Amino acid sequence: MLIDTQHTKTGQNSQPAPTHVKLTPEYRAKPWGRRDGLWAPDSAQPLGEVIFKSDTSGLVLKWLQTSEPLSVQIHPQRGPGRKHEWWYIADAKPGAYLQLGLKESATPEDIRRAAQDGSLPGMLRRIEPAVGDTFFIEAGTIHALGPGLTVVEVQEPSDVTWRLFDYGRPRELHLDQALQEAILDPQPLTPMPNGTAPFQITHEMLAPDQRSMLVAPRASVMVAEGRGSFGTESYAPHQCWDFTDAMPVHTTEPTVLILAEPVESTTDDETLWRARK
Ligand SMILES: O=P(O)(O)OC[C@H]1O[C@](O)(CO)[C@@H](O)[C@@H]1O
Repeated sequence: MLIDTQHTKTGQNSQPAPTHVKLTPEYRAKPWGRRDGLWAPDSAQPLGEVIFKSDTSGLVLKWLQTSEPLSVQIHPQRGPGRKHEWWYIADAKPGAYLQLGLKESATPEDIRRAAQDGSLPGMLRRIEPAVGDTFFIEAGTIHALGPGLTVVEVQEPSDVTWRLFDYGRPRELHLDQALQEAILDPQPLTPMPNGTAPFQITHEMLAPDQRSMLVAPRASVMVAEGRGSFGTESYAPHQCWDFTDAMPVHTTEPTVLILAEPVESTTDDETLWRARK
């Protein structure tokens, strides 16, 4: 939650003690990444992911930058590998697209055949997103980011991806596992479902020279764009911070913050999965 403190007189001593830490990124090369992106432009390998793992929120936040489509994939719906995802489109080149869910219901045999003959991408809903669009990717949804995108991803701390199709790249596929977990009917696009999402996201857009108080007892915050300060420390674009207390924010540039907080999941994954079969 963001409270405007622009017109509130707060003495130095009346502000809550800031508790915040800047997370250290990990960089991951990916065949679909970019050499000309925002990070490591001289990297020998195309850089796909900048990863921030948070002990505070228990979530993983990433920057993804694409020059080719990712694998057509799903993430498990159940167990420790479960991975719900959420995307914020930070940049989209002309013609950039993503794919999310099936256009029509299919059987596991239809999907297997299409994965083997290469027609699977054509069975998926295709979206040309605009900067600022957001998407919730329910675990089990067949999906793929396309080329030309820069995305902030918030996800559960799982690294399990079952690949159905990878455009002939020499990486492992996991058709059997994927077909166990895949949602085979079209689903409505949902910005953030009630009850099933293990996190809540607030997407704050702040004007220059705005003073506010970010109130989040256990949150990870990605600076999608802009500069300013959290308490006494400066923030810059692409940084990820953990907060464990209310935090005064003072912008010097227009700022977009993605605030991710964990939510106790109220769904029984096994029951949901069985109901879908
Ligand atoms: O297997 P690929 O194609 O490298 O894609 C894996 C990536 O896809 C994502 O799940 C995004 O959909 C990332 O979190 C993950 O690292």
